[in-house]
Amino acid sequence: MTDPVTLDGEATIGEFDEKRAENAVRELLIAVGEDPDREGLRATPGRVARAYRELLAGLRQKPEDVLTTTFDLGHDEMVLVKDIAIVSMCEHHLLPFHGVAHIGYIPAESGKITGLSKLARLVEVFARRPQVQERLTTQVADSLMRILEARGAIVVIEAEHMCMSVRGIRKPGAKTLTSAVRGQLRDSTTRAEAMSLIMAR
Ligand SMILES: Nc1nc2c(ncn2[C@@H]2O[C@H](COP(=O)(O)OP(=O)(O)OP(=O)(O)O)[C@@H](O)[C@H]2O)c(=O)[nH]1
Ligand SMILES: [Zn+2]
Repeated sequence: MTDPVTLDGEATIGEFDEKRAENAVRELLIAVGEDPDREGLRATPGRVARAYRELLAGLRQKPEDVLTTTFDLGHDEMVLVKDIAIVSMCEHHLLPFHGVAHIGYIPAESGKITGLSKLARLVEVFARRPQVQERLTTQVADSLMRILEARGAIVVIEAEHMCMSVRGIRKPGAKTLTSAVRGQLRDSTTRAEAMSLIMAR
């Protein structure tokens, strides 16, 4: 049994209960009128349970776990990683939303910088939870400010929501854009510079 993780201001999350998830998928198959014991579906509850464990693995991770490596490079200007592919789970329908995240920050006065891959790992921690896009965006920006003591942060996420593409309103291709801007990146010149780098193709 791994230790439960306490997320900032959120409930303590326990271990993933694979057996319970498997039973729930079996029940769902019965509810839709299928036979969970037929050949093709026999292994499905187990597969779906494992898929959810992977897709929601961020529930048992903290941003501090990934923003570990820091270098003192003395670089005090913006660092931006763009087009980070993301997949998250819409908490309203438990369907994926997917797209790209652009993450930039202005390092602390001390020049404390993290590894570039850690920015992609950070967004994964929050994406692999039941989410709404707005919260995903702000959680990444707030973590950069809090953990790296960044002087500014900008996070822009562009995503397509399967709950809007394959059901309900059925508008495939519609993109939702959200942004969170903190600290010195709120300054209009710096913000415009970041946005032009993000939008450049
Ligand atoms: N703001 C926000 N809304 C989201 C997100 N993901 C899904 N939604 C929306 O959540 C809403 C849920 O609305 P409800 O009326 O409760 O559910 P519904 O009847 O399934 O809604 P429809 O999708 O319009 O059919 C929908 O409008 C979704 O498009 C998200 O990340 N952010
Ligand atoms: Zn949804």
